[in-house]
Order: sequence, then structure tokens, then C-alpha cells
Amino acid sequence: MTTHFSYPAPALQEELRKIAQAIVAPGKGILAADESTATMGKRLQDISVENNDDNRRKYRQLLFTTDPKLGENISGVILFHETLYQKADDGTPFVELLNKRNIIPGIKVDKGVVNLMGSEDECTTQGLDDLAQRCAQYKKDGCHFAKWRCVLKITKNTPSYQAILENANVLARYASICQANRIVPIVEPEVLPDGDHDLERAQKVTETVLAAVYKALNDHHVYLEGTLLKPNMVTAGQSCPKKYTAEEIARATVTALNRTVPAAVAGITFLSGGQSEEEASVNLDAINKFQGKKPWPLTFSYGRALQASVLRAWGGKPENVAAAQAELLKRAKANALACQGKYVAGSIDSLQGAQSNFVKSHAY
Ligand SMILES: O=P(O)(O)OC[C@H]1O[C@](O)(COP(=O)(O)O)[C@@H](O)[C@@H]1O
Repeated sequence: MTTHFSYPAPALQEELRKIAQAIVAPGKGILAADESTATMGKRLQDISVENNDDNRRKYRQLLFTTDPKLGENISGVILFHETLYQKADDGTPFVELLNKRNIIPGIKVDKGVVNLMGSEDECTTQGLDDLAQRCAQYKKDGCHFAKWRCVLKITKNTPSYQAILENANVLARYASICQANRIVPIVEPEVLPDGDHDLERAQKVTETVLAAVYKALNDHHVYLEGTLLKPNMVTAGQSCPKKYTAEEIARATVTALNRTVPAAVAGITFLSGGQSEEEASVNLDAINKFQGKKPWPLTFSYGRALQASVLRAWGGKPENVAAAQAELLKRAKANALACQGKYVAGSIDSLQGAQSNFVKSHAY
């Protein structure tokens, strides 16, 4: 076994570190607007809007033409390939709208999940083959960070050794290819909330998964200071009869992260995983209020928990755009406070509020 290897050249390290740090600057987080066409279809179906490219464009236009003060709370937006190349009605490229708001464009580069043969319905994530070329192009087209989501499932027998190892390795290869192309990788190993397992089981699975991920990142010489982690919060399964407080969730989450995530990692940007908008803010706030070691910024990279009310307020109608944008500003503000441990539960209302955004088997 050789231990001789190189990290990126100093200039590349600095570039990656600066991008990552800007994303997790105090009071800021990420809007995950990278729903693939199929996922967006589910969101649009809920508000009876047809899933076609122009409706997807109109919806993303609504997000990206929100008042520039959105940039005070949102540091980055994750885009889907199609969206990166779309323009507003007046011809302004979406990337330009984001740059004007001081928001860093990012891009989802995975190509979705596939089953692992011989496993109990477990999966890995595809997209490595042409990733280097795609990253080089995305960087030229204005993206400075990327996201790749892997999915792990908790059942009696899973996640299996096969799924844990395979997903850790594919995340490490993805991260190293991104960095080689001057793109900060967001590493997302999502442990799904489906199931009736308790908080302790969720914590142990999250610890095992994250430990494998960081072993693989180290094996692939990924420069951790130029990476972000997008984990699930540690919560009990959706159908667990026992309910836990935000403080218990915060303790389990911070403990799991402390045990497995190196302090060198630039920041942690949680996914919302089907939590209601209010729950996602309250839990993030509790995590930041938790008294204990927290060597990284702990913030948000929410999809559903930032957009559920926006979609509902919009309903596909042009006359509702301003009301929908107001919902986005409210949730962005709530989470910006929460990532500093300054959110007062219930202080910022929203249409969706405490209503769950859980979608069973969000593996897609
Ligand atoms: O399956 P897809 O289309 O990649 O979408 C998965 C979604 O999950 C996320 O990773 C996290 O979203 P949530 O906050 O809604 O859990 C988003 O970035 C992304 O839009």
C-alpha cells in the first residue's frame, strides 16, 4: 500500500476553499432547485400544472427573479442541466439573474439511481462516465459547485455492506473529478427517512455511512477543505411510533457528525428530506443551538422545505408570482436565522407551515 499522493496545487486549493466558504458564509445557505424532470413532474402535479419545459422554465424564472435581497440569505442555487441553459422571458440567462443577486450557480451532475443486483432494493447513483467533460463545460458556463446524491435505505437488513461501500466510492470518484475541474463537490449520502426505526438506529446508520464516505474520500485524496457535505439530519423513521423533540434530533445529528466528519470539511448543508418547512427550520435552529463541538458551519440546502409554499402560492398562475416569491423570501429568512441558532419557532409563517413534505421512497 502506497501512501504517496498529491493534493491539488495551491492555487486550485485556494479556489475550491473560497467557493466552499462563500456558500456557507454566516446566515446563508443553498436553495436546491435541481429537481430532475421526473421529480419536478411530481411537484407540478401537486398543483395541477403540466410538466413541460416552459412551465418548468416559468417556475424557475419565478425563483430567480425574486427580489435581490434573496441573496442576503441564499448563497447558492443548485440547478438541473435544463435550467442552466434557460432564460427569463426578457432573454436574460438564469445564470446572469443569479450572479446579479450574488448567488453562486451550482449544478446537479448525477444521473439518478439504479438498483444494485442481489441487494434488497438498494441502489447506487450513475453518471461518472462523462463527468469530467461535463464538469469542464459547466465551469465554463458559470457553475462553481456541483451536487451528487446517493441514497441509503434503513430496513432490518439494510443498508448493506455492498451499498455502503459502493455509494461511498462513487461519491469519492465524483468529488475528485469535480475538484480536478475547479468545481466544489457537495457530497450527498442521503439516509432515507422511510421506515419505523427509532432515532438511535438512524444515528448508527448515519455514522456508519458517513465513516465509509470519509474513508473513501481520503482514499481518493479529495481535498476536504474544498468540499461540502449534504447529509440527512438524524431523525427517527417516518412511521416510528415514538416522537422526538428538536433537541433530541439535534443531539443525535451533531453527535453522529462529530464522530465521522473531519473538521477540515468546509461546511455541512443539510437536506430537508420531507420535513415540513417549519420542522426543517426548527431542527436546523436546534442543531445550531446545541451546546457541543461544532467545527463546521451547519446550514441548509433545502429543496422541498424552501419550495413547498412557493409552489402552492404560485399554482401556475402569473398573477400569483409576487405572492409566491414572498413565500420564498420568508423561508429563506427563517432558515438564515436557523443556521445561526436565532430562529424563534413559529415566528415566520408560511402557506405550507407544519404540513409534511414527505414522499415515500424518495429514491427516484
Ligand atoms: O431525485 P432528484 O430529482 O435528484 O431530486 C432530489 C432532491 O433531493 C435534494 O437533494 C434534497 O431535497 P429535499 O431538501 O427536498 O430533501 C434536492 O437537491 C433534489 O432536488
